[in-house]
Amino acid sequence: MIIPVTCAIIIQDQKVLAVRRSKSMPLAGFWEFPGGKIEEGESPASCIIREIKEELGIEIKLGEILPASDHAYSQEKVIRLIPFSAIIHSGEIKLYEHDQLSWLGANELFEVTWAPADIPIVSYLKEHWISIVNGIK
Ligand SMILES: Nc1nc2c([nH]c(=O)n2[C@H]2C[C@H](O)[C@@H](COP(=O)(O)OP(=O)(O)OP(=O)(O)O)O2)c(=O)[nH]1
Repeated sequence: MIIPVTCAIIIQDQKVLAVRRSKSMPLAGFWEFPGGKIEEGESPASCIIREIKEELGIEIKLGEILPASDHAYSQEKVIRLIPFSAIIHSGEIKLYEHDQLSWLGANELFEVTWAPADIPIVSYLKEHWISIVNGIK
């Protein structure tokens, strides 16, 4: 069974937000876009808005939905990572689950060690950087 997970590519000042999974989380030490698993009956958009509130304490405004990345961490754990571009609507970021954050520009995207499922999304982001980053206001 595929586990659907949403994540937010939060854009500010021509940079995107990456956060590092902390020791208490599976895949500790890997960098990711904040987000989490879709709950039963929840839409992807409601999920990402809820997760960002829980993890970062901010309200976001969603932009576009980007191509999903399917990744098998094991036979039992196959995730479908569904990214949304987004901007901050209100609030100040606090890390409630992650232990580090970094704002990455177009040429810094691969300076962190991404969770494997994120790699195709980061590559897509780099390739479509200008339209994604400028496509949201
Ligand atoms: N949020 C998020 N999760 C990712 C990314 N890349 C990636 O492989 N994952 C994996 C890590 C986890 O195995 C899974 C998401 O689970 P999670 O633990 O963050 O989600 P959750 O908050 O709903 O978790 P849970 O406590 O309900 O299990 O997807 C990413 O960019 N963002």
